Amino acid sequence: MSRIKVNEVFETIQGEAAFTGSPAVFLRLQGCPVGCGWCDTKHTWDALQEHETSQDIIIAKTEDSPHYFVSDAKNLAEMVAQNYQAKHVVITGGEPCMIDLTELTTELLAKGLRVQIETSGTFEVRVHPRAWVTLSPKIDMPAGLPVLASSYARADEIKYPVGNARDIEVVIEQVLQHVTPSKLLWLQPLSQSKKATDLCIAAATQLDARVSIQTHKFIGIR
Ligand SMILES: C[S@@+](CC[C@H](N)C(=O)[O-])C[C@H]1O[C@@H](n2cnc3c(N)ncnc32)[C@H](O)[C@@H]1O
Ligand SMILES: Nc1nc2[nH]cc(C(=O)O)c2c(=O)[nH]1
Ligand code: SF4
Ligand SMILES: [Mg+2]
Repeated sequence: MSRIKVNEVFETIQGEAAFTGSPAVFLRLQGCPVGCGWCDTKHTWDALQEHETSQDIIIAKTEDSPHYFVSDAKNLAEMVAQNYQAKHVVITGGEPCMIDLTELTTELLAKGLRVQIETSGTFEVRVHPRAWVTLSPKIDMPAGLPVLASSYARADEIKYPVGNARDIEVVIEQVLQHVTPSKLLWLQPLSQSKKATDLCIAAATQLDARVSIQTHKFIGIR
């Protein structure tokens, strides 16, 4: 039986990339070793035993915290299908691909739900073939974990976070090396920065890419 650590479950609108605007249930898994300095979910990085709690407490929480509950694929799929209305499920984190997501994605799809994964691509992406994979490769992260070639190959869309002009230079190199024309390509400004957004707009024109704005943050939803 799988052991899945879940930091939060909530229903909202997908704010980023191709499914922007879709009502979605977010399953945010606990744990990430990548260490992005600007990460907006740092409370998911560690998975301390003392922060394990009950499913009821996690389902009810509305604020960021490092607490999580442990569940398995069948229970999670049941819980999502029974308690939420949205037909789209986003599995994010933390880094969800630290664990094998084949069973969870299979169970969710079997309930008639669409499934999307948000991943840094630093671990093998183990998901059902019909799951939509959003890869967000990071540049120069402290832990130095490389983005796997297999993650680029499996991705349905690739969404680069961009903070400054140097990021754009590296992204252009990475795109030329790793991104085939069949993939949707996005540039996502960090943390609602106007400067980063302007850089993304200019580079999107150059790369024939798209700009992914974190729309949920602009309208103040989760
Ligand atoms: C929090 S991460 C979790 C999933 C996975 N670890 C990853 O990085 O893709 C979800 C998405 O948020 C993006 N993200 C995180 N912090 C951000 C920030 N401050 N500004 C813009 N995007 C951010 C990541 O690049 C990723 O696309
Ligand atoms: N509304 C909303 N859309 C999102 N798209 C990706 C998110 C994430 O944290 O993975 C996210 C999130 O946290 N909230
Ligand atoms: S890989 Fe994702 S969850 Fe991990 S630190 Fe980076 S943005 Fe945050
Ligand atoms: Mg987020």
